[in-house]
Amino acid sequence: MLDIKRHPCFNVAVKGWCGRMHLPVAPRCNIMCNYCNRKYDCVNESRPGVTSTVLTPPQAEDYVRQVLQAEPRITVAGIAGPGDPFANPRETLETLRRIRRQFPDLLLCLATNGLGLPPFLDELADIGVSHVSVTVNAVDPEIGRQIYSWVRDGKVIYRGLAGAKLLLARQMAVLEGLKARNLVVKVNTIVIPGINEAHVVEVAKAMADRGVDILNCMPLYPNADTPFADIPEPTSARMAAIQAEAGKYLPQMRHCTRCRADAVGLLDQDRTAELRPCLSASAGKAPDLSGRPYVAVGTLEGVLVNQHLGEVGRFQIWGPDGQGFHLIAERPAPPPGGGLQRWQALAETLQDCRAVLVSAIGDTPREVLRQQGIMPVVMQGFIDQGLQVVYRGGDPSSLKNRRRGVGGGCSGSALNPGGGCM
Ligand SMILES: C[S@@+](CC[C@H](N)C(=O)[O-])C[C@H]1O[C@@H](n2cnc3c(N)ncnc32)[C@H](O)[C@@H]1O
Ligand code: SF4
Ligand code: SF4
Repeated sequence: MLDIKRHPCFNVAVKGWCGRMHLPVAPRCNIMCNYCNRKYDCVNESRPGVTSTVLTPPQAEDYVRQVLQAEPRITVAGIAGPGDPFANPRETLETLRRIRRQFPDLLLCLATNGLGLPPFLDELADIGVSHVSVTVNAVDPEIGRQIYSWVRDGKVIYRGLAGAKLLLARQMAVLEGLKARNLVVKVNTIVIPGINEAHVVEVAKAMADRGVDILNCMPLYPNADTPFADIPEPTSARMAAIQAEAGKYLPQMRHCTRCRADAVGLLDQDRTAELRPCLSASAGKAPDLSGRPYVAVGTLEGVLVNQHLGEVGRFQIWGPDGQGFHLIAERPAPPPGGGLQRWQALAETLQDCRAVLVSAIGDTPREVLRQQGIMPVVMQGFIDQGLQVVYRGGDPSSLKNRRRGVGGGCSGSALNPGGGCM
């Protein structure tokens, strides 16, 4: 039986001997808070949402194993970004299931804006997630609209009042759903001077009405390159006054350290920097290719790899057979436009593919696909040559600017490190 009291954020009494670790498996977000900047990572900096790397679910499992050896006082594994867990539900749920299976003594925890959570309430309870933090910065959409630039629900983006209303409605449904399933719920409220600081007590009252267990009023960390960059951080005296007033309605968390998305250690004895080699080692582990039998190809006529990723209208999907390779299917690419969302949609479309063969690719899609476990291979030449390298080993860079002959050695490929020709 898990002891749910061993969470250092929800129970200040145990923070001296119970630690937390964040698993950075959720890079995308579905809303834009005007204070959030996850772009720049200075490894010495402790601020919410930054991480030095993003892990896949199998890599996260490996990372937990390493960290528990180095720091057995970790009692909680949580997902707190760098984006939102439910803008990345596949990665989030797979990670939680893996950790629950492999490390049954760890408590499982999540921090979310709540927007994408409703379809997964039952699944979270089934997996045994015990603690959830929902960030609720306003219970009045007129205030919320000043905090959120946009809110994306599926393919639709809402701005202004419509976005704030939708987010608030989802958050209220989530709080009710979590409490109905007996999870322990914390609400994070970012205190933003001049925007919601006079409203925090209203948030506390509304959260108390919904059965929330604890409120964490977090001072704004003014981030460069955000709309709130010039709003000063609230003073500790102001924070203490707000917490005292809000404390009339709900227990307060007063020991939050505004952690990174890859934080690890006791709250007062952070070991994030010291244990970073474990994180990097796990991030460098070969991708798990089970469930990815195919390769997507950008080709005009089905013989040569000759399309830039961005111009592919239909991908050919190839797979191995007894003698060689054969075309399995054709699959439409997401329509042009939409920036990052287009590449995320593409990663979903190709989720059974281990690689994509194209003649060129931009930096952003390269990174998005790579993070989702799809290896971009930039090449010129016959499709068959690329498939040989992906499935049987070889150096993908040997395929650049070549029309004939695979070339390169047989000492394994980026997808099959150490594996030679078969
Ligand atoms: C990075 S978020 C990840 C989880 C989820 N996306 C969310 O917002 O709840 C973790 C927490 O950090 C908070 N946060 C992000 N940027 C912040 C900032 N500049 N100042 C204070 N808190 C911040 C979020 O509001 C959230 O409560
Ligand atoms: S929901 Fe979380 S990750 Fe997304 S923009 Fe807001 S703070 Fe950043
Ligand atoms: S940000 Fe605050 S609540 Fe979240 S893990 Fe760190 S100390 Fe705990």
